[in-house]
Amino acid sequence: MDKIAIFYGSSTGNTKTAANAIAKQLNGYDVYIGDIANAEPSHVSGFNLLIFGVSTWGYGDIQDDWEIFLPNLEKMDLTGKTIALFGLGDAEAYPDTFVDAMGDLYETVVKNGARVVGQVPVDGYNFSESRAVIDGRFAGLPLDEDNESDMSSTRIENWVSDLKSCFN
Ligand SMILES: Cc1cc2nc3c(=O)[nH]c(=O)nc-3n(C[C@H](O)[C@H](O)[C@H](O)COP(=O)(O)O)c2cc1C
Repeated sequence: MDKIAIFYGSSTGNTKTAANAIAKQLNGYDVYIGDIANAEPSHVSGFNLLIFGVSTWGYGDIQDDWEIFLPNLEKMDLTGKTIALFGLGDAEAYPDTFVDAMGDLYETVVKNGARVVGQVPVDGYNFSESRAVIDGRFAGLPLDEDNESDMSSTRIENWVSDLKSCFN
């Protein structure tokens, strides 16, 4: 059975909840879920299929635990790894920095050789600007628990169903 690790950073629990919901959809895989706050770099680099979840704070800032872990990620050779990203944000209160932190993780992992899968069309999201939009698409799955929590489960189901074909 293929192993997938989901590492998340979450300040008020929304990204953690999303990580668990994503894991539930990944039936057929051996899924490990870890809080990036407690993760050892060697543990993260031990997986070839990875999903990183991050929320955005301040004004476009990466979540605190990811900020601490980022220097480790910047040193990792991610060649041969397939990585998908999801990001929690608030498009209504922060339309100009919507899920920016997902863009920061994207930039780092691509720079270090990872193949990123699971990009998402911007249609259906109401925002003005985001560093997570790369070539017209979100680098991963945006989730807005503050305004569109009713849409999260469908968004997760559709995204994971697409991911499964990329992880094969
Ligand atoms: C003070 C504050 C600043 C925030 N800044 C942003 C932001 O710049 N961009 C964004 O998309 N969301 C922003 N958010 C929304 C959070 O990312 C959102 O509530 C998220 O679900 C939190 O996830 P977590 O509980 O997993 O950390 C902010 C929320 C607060 C309270």
